[in-house]
Amino acid sequence: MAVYTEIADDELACFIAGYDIGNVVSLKGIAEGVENSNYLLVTDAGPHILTLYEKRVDPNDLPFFIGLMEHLASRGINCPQPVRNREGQALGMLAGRPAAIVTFLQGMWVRRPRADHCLAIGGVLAELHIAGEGFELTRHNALTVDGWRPLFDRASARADEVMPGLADDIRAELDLLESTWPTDLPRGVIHADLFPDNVFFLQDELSGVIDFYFACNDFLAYDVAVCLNAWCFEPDGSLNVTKARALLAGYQKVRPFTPAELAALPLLARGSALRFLLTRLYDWLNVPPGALVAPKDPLEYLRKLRFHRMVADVSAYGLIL
Ligand SMILES: Nc1ncnc2c1ncn2[C@@H]1O[C@H](COP(=O)(O)OP(=O)(O)OP(=O)(O)O)[C@@H](O)[C@H]1O
Ligand SMILES: N[C@@H](CCO)C(=O)O
Repeated sequence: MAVYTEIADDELACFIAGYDIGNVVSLKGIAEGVENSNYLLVTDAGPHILTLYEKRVDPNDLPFFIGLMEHLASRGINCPQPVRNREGQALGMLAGRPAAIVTFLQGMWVRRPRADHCLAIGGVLAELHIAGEGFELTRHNALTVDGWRPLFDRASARADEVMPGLADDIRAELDLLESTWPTDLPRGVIHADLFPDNVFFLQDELSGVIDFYFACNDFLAYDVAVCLNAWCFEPDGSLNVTKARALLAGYQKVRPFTPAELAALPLLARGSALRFLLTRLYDWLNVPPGALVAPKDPLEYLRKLRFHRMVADVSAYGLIL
């Protein structure tokens, strides 16, 4: 359960008094997520999500995230809407942390994604990329190729505690990716963390997308690679080609890939696997004392990385070239 910061009753009352959302009925920590502290805040006006932004979120990035949710929603993407207080501010301070209230989205995330879910994910990802056009703020991806080695340096000394030989394996991968990473693919605003727990479905219909706190400007196809890794592998570590084909087909229907994007996909998938291996490794080795959080398995992403190392081209993901 990701609740790193507790909120005192009087602090909450004072914070909420600045908004037109009535009185607090209840506040409950949410038993999901690993990044920020999230609370289900019920007021006279209904349910909301109260987020306190934690460690990996740079407060300077918050206007980008808040503005992006507003931009995407105005372009028809069903995502949380920041609630502004009486002074027109969407961001405040609560319990010593930057904080925001966003609208509550109905739906449940799917624990066992099927091919039809993957098809829908491909579609919504492409819609999101198109809807992101024209958003005036920009944010560098702190977790792309130039950010991976500095992150690894903070975990490398203890990496072999997780698996003997892991540090050398990662070092070799970094060497390769740093020298071959693409430079000229189509770019735009990407979600960068569109995992199953960030997408809601209602009766098998995709009902909304949440958690824009890694969103940034980067290669659009890198976002596809993140989704391939997050949605299309089975618990035994194998790629489900039917799901991968569905995800790519869902995307293509809305925004066709360029030939360069298709050629780069196996490499982007390696990079995306390394990104989540590294953040999970760092988190695994650095659980804050007393935090209610279950760190995620870094080695799941080592297995995905090893799969992509063997891939020659996108036909491995079910696409006919
Ligand atoms: N707008 C929303 N409407 C409904 N539920 C929400 C909303 N935002 C967050 N939640 C709930 O809170 C949980 C955690 O939210 P979120 O994924 O944003 O947290 P996080 O700590 O940033 O997680 P992650 O580890 O995925 O980065 C979600 O799985 C969902 O149950
Ligand atoms: N989606 C990430 C956690 C949040 O960044 C993971 O599964 O490692």
